[in-house]
Amino acid sequence: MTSQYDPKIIVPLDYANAATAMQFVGRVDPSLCRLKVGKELFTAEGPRFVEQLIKTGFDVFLDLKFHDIPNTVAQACKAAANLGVWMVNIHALGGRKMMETTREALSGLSQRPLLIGVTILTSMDATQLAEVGLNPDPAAMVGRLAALAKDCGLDGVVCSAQEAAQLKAQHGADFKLVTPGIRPADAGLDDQSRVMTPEAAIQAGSDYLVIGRPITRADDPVAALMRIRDAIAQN
Ligand SMILES: O=c1ccn([C@@H]2O[C@H](COP(=O)(O)O)[C@@H](O)[C@H]2O)c(=O)[nH]1
Repeated sequence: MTSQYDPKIIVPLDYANAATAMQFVGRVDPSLCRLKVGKELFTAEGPRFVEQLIKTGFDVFLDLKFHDIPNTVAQACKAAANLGVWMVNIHALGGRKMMETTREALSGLSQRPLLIGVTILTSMDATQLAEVGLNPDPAAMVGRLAALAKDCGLDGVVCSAQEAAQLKAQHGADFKLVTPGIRPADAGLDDQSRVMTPEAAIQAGSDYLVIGRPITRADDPVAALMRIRDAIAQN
């Protein structure tokens, strides 16, 4: 399930269809990056495309952020595991019962994906958190949800790199931190709020950097990926 390489960059294939996604995938290999399939591409192309990517040797993060009643989420994650994905995620806001039930459902499998809890989306800032009735301090909310996710046996969390140093200090090296909202210094924010540069994210303790538009919308996506790899000095 995990390739022999350990690239830290996960590139989200946020494309409308498989043909467009393959224009990028066909130019890279599993030693350079991992791949993420999210809601847009999965809805367009379905599980067979995910299996096809895995067959080419890539570690695939299925980023569907499941958030539902415990049984529904647990069974969805089992279905994802059966595809052979490397990583799958669920919303920590779904609560203890949902996370524990899912963790237990995966525990009997011979090859199980990493189970990751989404804390607070990197697009959310204090104003947006307050508007939905949550603690407006993102670091406090993320800290609370990460502690709950760890207590429920999850392998790590999705958070902003801005919270990475705090979470590594609290939960140790083995608790994986997956950080979207990564922006090179010269890139625009798009719809992200809690951002960090690739270099600073590594320094803060991020295990995996999810980097989309700065790579996928670049004139030359592979050159953009290689520049970021160089910046974080990954062999
Ligand atoms: O909190 C989260 C959780 C997931 N994402 C996903 O990561 C990528 C980020 O893409 P960019 O183009 O680099 O902004 C995207 O697929 C999101 O669905 C996130 O951004 N924040």
